[in-house]
Amino acid sequence: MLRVQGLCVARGGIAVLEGVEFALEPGQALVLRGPNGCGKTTLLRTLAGLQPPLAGTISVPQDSLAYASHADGLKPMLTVTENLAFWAAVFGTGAAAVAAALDRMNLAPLAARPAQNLSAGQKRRLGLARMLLTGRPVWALDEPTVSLDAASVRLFADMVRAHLHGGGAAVIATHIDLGLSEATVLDLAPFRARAPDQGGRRDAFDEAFA
Ligand SMILES: Nc1ncnc2c1ncn2[C@@H]1O[C@H](COP(=O)(O)OP(=O)(O)OP(=O)(O)O)[C@@H](O)[C@H]1O
Repeated sequence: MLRVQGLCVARGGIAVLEGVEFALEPGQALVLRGPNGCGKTTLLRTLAGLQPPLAGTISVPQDSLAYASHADGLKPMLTVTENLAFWAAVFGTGAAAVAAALDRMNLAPLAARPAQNLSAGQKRRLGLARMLLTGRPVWALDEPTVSLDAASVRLFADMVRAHLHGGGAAVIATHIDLGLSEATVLDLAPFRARAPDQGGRRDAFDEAFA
């Protein structure tokens, strides 16, 4: 479903991780761990096709991966339901999927609320509910539990578990224990690239894309 071989990923043209290898089969989850700045987001951006790898291969069927970045990707003026309907239209999933997503992430009581009037944790729940509307089997999730309380973390873990049981897979960068017994953990620290001396280069930055 997803196979990564000899992958080297970079930010601002500078390698941050190299030699990354893993494979995900249907029903499997992989939790990415590593200290701040080690390259988890960079790896997920590369898996999502937002930037090319420096080396190595990513094998994943076309249009099978859905990416949730640090940003929730919400339209502030649209209601919770309208936001989900927007994504359902983008991905060609139906109204039933919107209702299921509202229910799964406990958003039904907020359905008519404009997204701009949600709390941070509520926005995050809505951002995560979008994944259910993609219909895509491989989820790549960057720090999905930021702003979530303990009950919402459990909701999210249940959502991922149901996705896995339905034959999906997930790769998740997180610093917390999600309570997902199905997940294996990949510590990225051993894959940190021996970065060349940047010598104070001021141009070693690329677009900050959450
Ligand atoms: N826009 C950018 N241009 C260049 N380098 C960047 C940019 N954004 C981040 N970096 C650097 O790239 C490296 C990898 O960052 P990345 O965000 O992938 O780490 P991370 O493991 O996700 O960190 P965290 O746990 O703090 O979210 C870091 O050294 C960071 O300083």
